[in-house]
Amino acid sequence: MDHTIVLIAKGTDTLAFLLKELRAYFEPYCKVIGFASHEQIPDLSGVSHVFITTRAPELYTIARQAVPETVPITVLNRFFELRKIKALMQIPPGTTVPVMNNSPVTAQEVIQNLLEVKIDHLNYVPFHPGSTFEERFRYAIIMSIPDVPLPPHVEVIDLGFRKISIHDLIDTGRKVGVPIEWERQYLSAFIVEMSELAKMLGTSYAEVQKLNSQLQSTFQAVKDPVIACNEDGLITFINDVAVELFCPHESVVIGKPYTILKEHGLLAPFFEQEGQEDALIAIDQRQFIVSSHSIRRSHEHLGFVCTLKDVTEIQRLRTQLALRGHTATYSFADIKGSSQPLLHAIELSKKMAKNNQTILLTGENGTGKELFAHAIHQHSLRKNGPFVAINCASLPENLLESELFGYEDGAFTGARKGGKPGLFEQADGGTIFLDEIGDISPAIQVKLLRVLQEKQVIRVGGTGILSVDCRVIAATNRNLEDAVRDGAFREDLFYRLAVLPIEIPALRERTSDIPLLIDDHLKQQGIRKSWSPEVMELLLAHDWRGNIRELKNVVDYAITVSEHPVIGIADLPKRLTERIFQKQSAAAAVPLEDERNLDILLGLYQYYLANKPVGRYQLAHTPVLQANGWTESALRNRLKQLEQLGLVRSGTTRQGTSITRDGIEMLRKYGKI
Ligand SMILES: Nc1ncnc2c1ncn2[C@@H]1O[C@H](COP(=O)(O)OP(=O)(O)OP(=O)(O)O)[C@@H](O)[C@H]1O
Repeated sequence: MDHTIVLIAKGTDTLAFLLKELRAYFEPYCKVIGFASHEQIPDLSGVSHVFITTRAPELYTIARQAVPETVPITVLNRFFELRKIKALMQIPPGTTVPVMNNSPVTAQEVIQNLLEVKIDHLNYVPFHPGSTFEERFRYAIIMSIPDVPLPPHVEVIDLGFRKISIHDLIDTGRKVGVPIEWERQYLSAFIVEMSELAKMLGTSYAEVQKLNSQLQSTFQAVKDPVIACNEDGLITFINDVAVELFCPHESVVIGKPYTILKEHGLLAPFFEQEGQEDALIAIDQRQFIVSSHSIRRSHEHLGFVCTLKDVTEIQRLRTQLALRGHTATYSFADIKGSSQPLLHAIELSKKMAKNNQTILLTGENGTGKELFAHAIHQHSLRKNGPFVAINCASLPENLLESELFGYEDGAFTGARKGGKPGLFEQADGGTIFLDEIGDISPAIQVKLLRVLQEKQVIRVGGTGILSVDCRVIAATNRNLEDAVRDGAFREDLFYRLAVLPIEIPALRERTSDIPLLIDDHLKQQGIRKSWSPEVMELLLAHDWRGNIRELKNVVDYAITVSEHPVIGIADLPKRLTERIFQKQSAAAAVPLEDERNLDILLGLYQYYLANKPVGRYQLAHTPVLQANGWTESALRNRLKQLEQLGLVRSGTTRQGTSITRDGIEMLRKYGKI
């Protein structure tokens, strides 16, 4: 936790209430501490942000004395829980109602809040200690505590403590690295509240939205497109960024089906099915990661909130890297790693590079076979000649044939006038890299065999024989020997190709290279981020079926999603953490559904709710754990295991142990909370 947020409040009750709210949103991403204005406030230089609870100038002065000019101090925008407004709506219009608070400023602020959201049918008068309670008052609005004794005939409307505006939470959260996923959950809870208010007031979402200036500013504070739909696919909320992107010409969007949005087909899964994995989509030549979150009230499904994150720039860099001409762009220096299996493959490749024979690179997807092909060419005597690469699986048979061998004028309808040289001709004097060779059809296999044997090509539709001098490097992730045995691949071609076979090791056989690969990938993009030890542990434990390509994708995802210098577990794609957690929970002999583990998490959760850290001794002596025979030392070992799974976090002795968001999620998953 690099950031600290400070709250300075006027009264201790308000302080306790708001601290709890701030902590629920910001921890564990940043530390939140608070002081009542009458307390001795220490020097707070080094903190990220200070919130004060009212506009009262003396509060600002107190805060400014504690922090340097560079630290922003803002007044928390606060608002009552929307459902409490219901009682107010039942008071006859025009009634004079005192609004009670502990000072004239705060009483006026509450009135301001009410008027801002157009609850203006009453005649509000500020009321505070020292004001006189008039006989005619039938109602009184209080904030949790009546600040003066009230006569018995008065109907008291308790608006509770005013909550922190979600706008302030989101805005500050983005500055201190609260992940988007958490922000989205909060937002959807807020939308649930709004939808309930709409129902209560008998109005439509659109009207509530119009009424509620707070909601408007909340959505504008979110700089990425946000769209919410109800379960019938009707748009209930949309912010300006999303309107601009998806429907700039529509004047009314709320209440319309989401199918009015541009490219709605791409969004459809996110508005229709729960549990969609985040996906990359393109709109107006911009790339976005889309994710959706389901809106629920207890078990009732109310719809989805969908957020998009612009990743165009990252994608552009990636495409640039992928665009290669007829030259080899990588050398052995680009192949990162120092593990034994990798060094062995590099050493072998360097030796084989010098000779002119066909090389067959084998290995799983994304292990770096293409990278090796480039490097071998660069290391060979042909390095000044062309390097031509083709993915044999990416083209239909007839196209692949004409790409490889070229065609003559009029060879087929649409053939280019004058014909076209094939890749073998283009690779003359250099190297041709045939990726995914295991996927070529029997007809192409025959033609290829002839080129390899005779070093000659005949263009499609032609008769002339052309001699070519090029070295072939082929690659496959298939087991070609099995394919030969099954009759799917010609044996003679296999032996022609596999003159010099090189096996590229899978990433899980060289996990020690992972930190280096990550660093290198970040460095290439000029990004400086580090990884929390738990994340690194998870990455080392994963089985990386997609190898380095998958690793790079995970890193790209994490750096896109994370707004914090240290990447944490919450920044990893869900499917990865879920897979790892499933695997670990099976392997680690701490089955999560084990009631004993859930009891521990539940115990920690109670302390989390009460906002208190807890030590092992105290935890072991909670009634449930004590009844289950937990000793302090057994608990210590189990907590360590739960910490490895990212479900709890242990701080110093003073900080005690606390449950993490993943731990809370786990309790939810098993229906404990
Ligand atoms: N040792 C390595 N060091 C750095 N980057 C690597 C390494 N190996 C692979 N990569 C990167 O991983 C990605 C996948 O590599 P590459 O395309 O060469 O794999 P491949 O085995 O040819 O995959 P496929 O079989 O799916 O075609 C590329 O972005 C590549 O630059």
